Amino acid sequence: MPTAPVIRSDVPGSFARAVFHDRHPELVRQVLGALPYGPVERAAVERLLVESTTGVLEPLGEDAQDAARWLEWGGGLWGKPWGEAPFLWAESYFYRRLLDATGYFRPGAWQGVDPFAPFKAAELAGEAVDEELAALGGLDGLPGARRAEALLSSALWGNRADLSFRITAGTGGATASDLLVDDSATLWAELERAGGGRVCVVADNAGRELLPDLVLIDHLLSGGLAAQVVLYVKPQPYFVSDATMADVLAAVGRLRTAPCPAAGAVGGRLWQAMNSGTLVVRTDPFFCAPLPFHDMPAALRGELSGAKLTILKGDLNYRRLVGDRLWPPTTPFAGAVSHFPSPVAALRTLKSDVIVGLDATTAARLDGTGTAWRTSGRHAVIQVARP
Ligand SMILES: O=P(O)(O)OC[C@@]1(O)O[C@H](CO)[C@@H](O)[C@@H]1O
Repeated sequence: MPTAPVIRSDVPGSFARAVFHDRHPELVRQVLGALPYGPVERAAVERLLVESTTGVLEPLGEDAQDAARWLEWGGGLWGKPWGEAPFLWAESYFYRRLLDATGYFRPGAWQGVDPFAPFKAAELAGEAVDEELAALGGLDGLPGARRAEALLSSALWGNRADLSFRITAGTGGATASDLLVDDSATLWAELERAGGGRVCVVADNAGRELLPDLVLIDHLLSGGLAAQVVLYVKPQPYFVSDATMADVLAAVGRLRTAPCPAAGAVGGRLWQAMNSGTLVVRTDPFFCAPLPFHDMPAALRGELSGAKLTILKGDLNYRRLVGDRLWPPTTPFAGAVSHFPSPVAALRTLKSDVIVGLDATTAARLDGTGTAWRTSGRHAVIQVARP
């Protein structure tokens, strides 16, 4: 498999540089405004922001339970400017250090407090979710294939967090041209092919992305397309919105208590599925590692190898799946994911520079628009491959 330059955040004018120098300062402002952190936490977060934009990479304190793991992951990087590390590595480390700065791991009052919890809670409690769950009822009357298409679209576009179960009605949200690759027919065929096996779903964001993910999981289990679903979530808060077990419980609760009977029924079935073990929620430290999935540990590789399909949600998982590199957009998706231990499907809105699997005409058309099509979140792909 040919290679391509690793993306770094030290390139002037690049998206990656803007993430560190524009997005992170705004994120820090929001995090410090969302919870009444004390002087110690506030100063530590501000120091992290200065270090990550103008300083060099400092290792975790020796008392950190994962200090040795990060020391190994960062071999050759410590003491270098953050921009000289791979963008994926540096961004992952930023979020690990943000947890340190807010006291997430430190024994004391702030231990275990998700710094992004206010944002997640507000999104989940929002009227937009009420409306989206109410629209679920409208899907019950659709023919099976149309309902399946609606649920897949909602899970896909939920990654852009402008989710709407009304997408299928064509009344809003994405348009067909925004979907650059549509392997959905292959995805359903893969699920039909080995009906009744285990499907793994590697979650991305909580709230308005996780809700349609859970509704899709209910569809797979209720429709016999999966005998079991293993939902992988993050072991700790990550990249602001990434889902943890607490977020899964909040989303299932939101469904179960929704005024809309259809949503309540989904929530009830998910609760039962978790009781019976047909829906299992798992996590692994590797899901917060600064590495591509190519380097996943043997134990996780073994878990995933038995899946009839692994569905990866979101932009960050895509970057880790194909490798966070400046691949030519026409690089074959199957080649880029040949390392993966099961048939794999990526449901992703484009929010960073990485993209593979486009045909030359589409790539040329998009480049010809002169827009930030790779990072705008407007476009998406459904890509499937059997390694
Ligand atoms: O995985 P998600 O939630 O779809 O997107 C996460 C993400 O797009 O946000 C960052 C920019 O803030 C990117 O570097 C990263 O890939």
